[in-house]
Amino acid sequence: MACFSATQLYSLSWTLSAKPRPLNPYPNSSLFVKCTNRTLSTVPSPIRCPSRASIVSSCVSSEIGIAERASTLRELCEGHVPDHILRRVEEVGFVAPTDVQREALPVLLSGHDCILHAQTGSGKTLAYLLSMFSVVNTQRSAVQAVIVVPTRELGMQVTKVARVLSAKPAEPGVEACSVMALLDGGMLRRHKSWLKAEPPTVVVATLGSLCQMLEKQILTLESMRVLIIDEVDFIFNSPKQVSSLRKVLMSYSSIKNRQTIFASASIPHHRRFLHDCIQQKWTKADVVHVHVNPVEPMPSRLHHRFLICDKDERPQTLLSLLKSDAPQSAIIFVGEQSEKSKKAGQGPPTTLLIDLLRTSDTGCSDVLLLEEDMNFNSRAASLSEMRQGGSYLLVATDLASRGVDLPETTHIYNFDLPKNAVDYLHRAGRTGRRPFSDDKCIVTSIITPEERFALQRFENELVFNCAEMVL
Ligand SMILES: Nc1ncnc2c1ncn2[C@@H]1O[C@H](COP(=O)(O)OP(=O)(O)OP(=O)(O)O)[C@@H](O)[C@H]1O
Repeated sequence: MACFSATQLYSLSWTLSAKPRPLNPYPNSSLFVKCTNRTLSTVPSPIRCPSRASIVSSCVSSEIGIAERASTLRELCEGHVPDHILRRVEEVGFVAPTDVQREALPVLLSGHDCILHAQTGSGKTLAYLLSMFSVVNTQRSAVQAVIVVPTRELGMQVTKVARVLSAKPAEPGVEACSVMALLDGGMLRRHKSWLKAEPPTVVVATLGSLCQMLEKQILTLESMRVLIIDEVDFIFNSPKQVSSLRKVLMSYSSIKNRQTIFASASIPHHRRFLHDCIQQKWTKADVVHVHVNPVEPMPSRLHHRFLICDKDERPQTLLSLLKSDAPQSAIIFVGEQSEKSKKAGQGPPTTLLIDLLRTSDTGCSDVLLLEEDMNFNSRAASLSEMRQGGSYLLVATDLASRGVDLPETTHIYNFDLPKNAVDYLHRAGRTGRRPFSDDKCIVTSIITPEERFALQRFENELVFNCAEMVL
C-alpha cells in the first residue's frame, strides 16, 4: 500500500477536487464518510478487524436518526452540553442548527474523532465549541481543551465566541469555563504565571505560542480531553507551522480518553488525509468524516463575476466598480508584494491602494487595512472597528481570508487573483456568512486577459460559474 508522509502530501500544491474520487487508494483503512444526503459510506474495513467497522457503522447510523429528528440545537445537545451553555446559545440567537451542526453534533457528542468539512460560514465553530463544552469539567483545575488556530486574528475571534457562550452562569455552584488566548504577539510571561497559578479549562492557541509552553512544560497535554485544529489544511500547508503541528499531534496521540477534531472548508485529498490521520494515530481508527455539501464547496448564494482590464488600469477599474456597486461593506484582497517590487524600493500594493481609496470618493468613510506587516495592536484595532458595525472597506492580504467572521461583508473584490482555487474559496467565503439568509453576496475578480485561464481553472475545480461583466 502506498504510504505518504503528511509533509510530502502537503508540500505538494493542492488542488481541490469537487468530485468524489473514483478509487479508494487505501483499501485497508476504515474510513467513515457521512454526507448531507444522510448516506453513510464506509470504505471496506480491514480484514484484520471486521467487527470494528460494523460497531462504528451502527453507532453512527443511530446518530443520524437523532439528527433527522432534531430541529433545535437544544434537542441535539441536551444531556451532553451543560444547560447554562445551551441557554446562552439561545440568548445569543442560535436556535436552529445549521446543516453541519445537525450532521456533526451527534457524532461529536458521542465522542468520535471527527473531520468537520463544510462550506465557509456554515457554523463549524459553534459545532466544535458545543462538543468541547460537553467534555470539559470546570470543577477540575487543569487545561482540558486546546483549540489550535493558524492566526492571531482567528484566535481572538474563537476566544470571544467561547467566552460569550461560557460566561459566568447566574446559578450558584456552577463554575464558568475559563478560556485563555495564547496567541502569537501576546504577553507570554503573563500567560506563564496564569497557567501555573490557575490553569484555564480551555486554551485557544497559535502553534508558536503553544509549542513554547509545551517545551517549557508550563502546559502539558496529560489532562487534555479534546484537541481541535481549525483550518487544518492551512496549517499543514504552512511550512512555518507544519512541523509544530505534527509534534503536537504525535504527543497527543499517547493520551487516553482523547478526542481530536479537525475543521476546515477545504480539505483537499481528504481520503488521503483521513488515511494519514489513522495511520499516524492523529485520530482513533473510527474517525468520522462529516462532509457537508461535497459537490458544492462554496455557498450557492455567492454570485461570482469577473472584469477584464490591463494591469495598470486595475485601480481605476476598482474605483468605478465601487461607485457602481456602492457596497455596504467590502473586503478588497490584494496579493503579497513581490521580491522584485521590494528590491525596486516600491511601496507595498496594500499601502498604494489604501492611499488611493482614502483620497477618492468611494462613498465609504472607513477605509481599513489588515496585513502581516502591521503590528498586532493595529491589526486588532482594524478588526474591532469593523465589528462595531457601519460601513467599511477593508484592504487585506490573505491574512483575512481564513476563518475571519465579518457577517456584514456584502462584497469581495479580488484586486489580485488568488494563487489557487483553495485561496479563492476562502476569500469568497468572507461574505455570505449568515447561515439562514438568502441575501445576495457578490465576489468580483479584476483580471488581466492572461489570467482568464487561471480563473476558469478555479471555476472547474470549485464548480461555480463566473459571469463576465463590463462597466
Ligand atoms: N445555528 C446558528 N444560527 C445562526 N447563526 C449561526 C449559527 N451557527 C453559526 N452561526 C453564525 O454563522 C457565522 C459563521 O459561523 P462560523 O464562523 O462558525 O463559520 P465556519 O464554518 O467556521 O466558516 P469558515 O470555514 O469560513 O471559518 C457566524 O457569524 C456565526 O455566528
